[in-house]
Amino acid sequence: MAAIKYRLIKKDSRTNARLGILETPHGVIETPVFMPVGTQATVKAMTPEELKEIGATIILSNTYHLYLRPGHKIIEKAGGLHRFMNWDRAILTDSGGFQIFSLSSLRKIKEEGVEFRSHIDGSKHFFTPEKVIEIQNALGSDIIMSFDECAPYPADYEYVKNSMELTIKWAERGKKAHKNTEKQALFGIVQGGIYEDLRKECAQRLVEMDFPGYSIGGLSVGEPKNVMYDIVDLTTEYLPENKPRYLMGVGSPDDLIEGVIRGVDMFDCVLPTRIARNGTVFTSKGKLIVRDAPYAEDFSPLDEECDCYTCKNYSRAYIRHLFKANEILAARLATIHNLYFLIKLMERIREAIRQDRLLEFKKQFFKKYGYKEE
Ligand SMILES: O=c1[nH]cnc2cc3nc(NCCN4CCOCC4)[nH]c3cc12
Repeated sequence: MAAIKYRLIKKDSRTNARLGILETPHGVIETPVFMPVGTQATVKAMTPEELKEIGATIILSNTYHLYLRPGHKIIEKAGGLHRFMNWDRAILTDSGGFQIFSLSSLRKIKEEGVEFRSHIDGSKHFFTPEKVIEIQNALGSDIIMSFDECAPYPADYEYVKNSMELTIKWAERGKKAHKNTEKQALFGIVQGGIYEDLRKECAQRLVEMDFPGYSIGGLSVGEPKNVMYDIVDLTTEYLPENKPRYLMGVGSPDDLIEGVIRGVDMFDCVLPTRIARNGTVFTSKGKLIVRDAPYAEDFSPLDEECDCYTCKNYSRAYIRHLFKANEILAARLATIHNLYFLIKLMERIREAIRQDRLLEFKKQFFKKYGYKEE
């Protein structure tokens, strides 16, 4: 029995959007889904109960960070990541490749693996495809990622071609090393930069290896939005309909809607939690910087149309005060609201697919939010 089971419930009649059900050993997930990011075994400022309250069904954590601190062996001794962080729903762990390139200083990429220095204490480490599988097996996450190289943007064709070849080899090695296939689903990660032929080749070769799901990597790394949308469009074309597609590191409300329209089922991004801690919140009428002066005597909720705990109980004036006073509750209330906003947005997207009116929903949401149509 495979670790996860994806069922395609309905295809949108006018776009590549899909309504699906993803069954995991830690619960059922309705897709398309937004996954809150809990890099260091916590979604910052949220308790697991609050995450359940706002409707989170799956969260992310990170191999690179947890290996460095507290160490995957400690988490294994605690009974695994679910037990350690008191989260009994689904967990997806990223493999760490992206974090090595975006966080650690010295690094050397070889076919065998990547040597890097910890961003915490500068200690030297060496990740191989086998090592990151071993770490994720110890963490016990329900969905695990292959070790890949996320090419920077921009990067020339030769570089991206070599990097993609390496990602394919590492995917094969990781698949061989992964023993716990009954409990943990290993996804392949499609690379290939902005080059159509490389994306096609990478997707086809990963599909031949028959993974239970596929991530679209190498995006949301500084490329223009329309470039990202085009690469997503062409990559999903070569991915099987009956397996979930996960667009890594995405995203903002418009990116989520555009990604769903192009056939993506799963998304993650630090944006909602990160900007919340800096005093910026999503509202149905666009982003709002609640710490700004105009809200000092604004006793309305962050968003009139939101029914989250924060919007039901607190005013903009109060939340602005908390930010100005550097109170911890500021980050908590803004985070609850931002995560609820995106999780609710995905629920409304799923309802729009059910009623075959996704494009109308997009138009209405974009108009109100202040986005211009692509
Ligand atoms: O190819 C990838 N492989 C494995 N993990 C990834 C994670 C990724 N995360 C992003 N983008 C994150 C962009 N964030 C947007 C909000 O601000 C912080 C950065 N792109 C990513 C690509 C990959």
